[in-house]
Amino acid sequence: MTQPLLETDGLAVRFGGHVAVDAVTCSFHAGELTAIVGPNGAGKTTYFNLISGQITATAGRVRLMGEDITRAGIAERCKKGIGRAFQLTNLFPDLSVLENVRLVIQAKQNKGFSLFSMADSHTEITMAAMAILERVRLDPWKDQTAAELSHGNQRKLEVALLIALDPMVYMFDEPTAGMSVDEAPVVLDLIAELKAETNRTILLVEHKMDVIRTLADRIIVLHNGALVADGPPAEVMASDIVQEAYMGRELEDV
Ligand SMILES: Nc1ncnc2c1ncn2[C@@H]1O[C@H](COP(=O)(O)OP(=O)(O)OP(=O)(O)O)[C@@H](O)[C@H]1O
Repeated sequence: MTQPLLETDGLAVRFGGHVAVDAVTCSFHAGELTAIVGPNGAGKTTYFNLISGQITATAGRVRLMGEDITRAGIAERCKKGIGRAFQLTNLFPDLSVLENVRLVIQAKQNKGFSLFSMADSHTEITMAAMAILERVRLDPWKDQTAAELSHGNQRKLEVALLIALDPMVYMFDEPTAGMSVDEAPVVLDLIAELKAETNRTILLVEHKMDVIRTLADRIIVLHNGALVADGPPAEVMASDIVQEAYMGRELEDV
């Protein structure tokens, strides 16, 4: 089997006496979209934080393409190819939508990444940014400030910034949360496109069963911080451990 893009090996973090992520060993491969599910407080966000570098593990390892990045900070992981959907606070609220995307392209270019290395002029960066905005259907709002956007459009801008970053590992935390029924499909279609066209790996924390069914190749289930199920969606959802113990009711409720 090919080398995983991303691996966590016995990854754990303890907050005081509470083990929030409990020795999770898991590999993620190129071209694969994995949904991470589990009841509230299961450790999904904490596992994400350990991968993206928001918090540091108390035990275990994170490896990106074989390289140990367990001790790397957020910026270093980002530079190496871990891209987490920008939260609202990562946007520059007073800059235009276009400028936000241009800044990410420029930052990536300055760090020697290849995707936009040909875009060496102001015009070319603007054209690359516009192409991304068209993809996420934000081009009509290009001159508005990020702060002026609706919630749904701000989420689309987060996706646009991630596409501009073009990481090896795309991380989405409930990407359609708070979106209207009209807006959510745009973001879901984009994630499906990313999956189809890139050799990246995509991680998705998600509660909505329909989203998981549409997008996921694989589901991993966390419970009390531990990995308790891992496999194709139909198999995992039908498993006794998921149905009986915790997931069935929660996911059906959605
Ligand atoms: N910084 C922290 N300090 C102390 N405890 C924390 C911290 N972050 C998370 N926890 C605890 O770790 C556990 C896992 O939380 P986490 O937010 O990762 O769960 P989750 O699966 O993402 O839940 P949800 O679906 O509600 O977002 C919870 O019991 C939470 O209270």
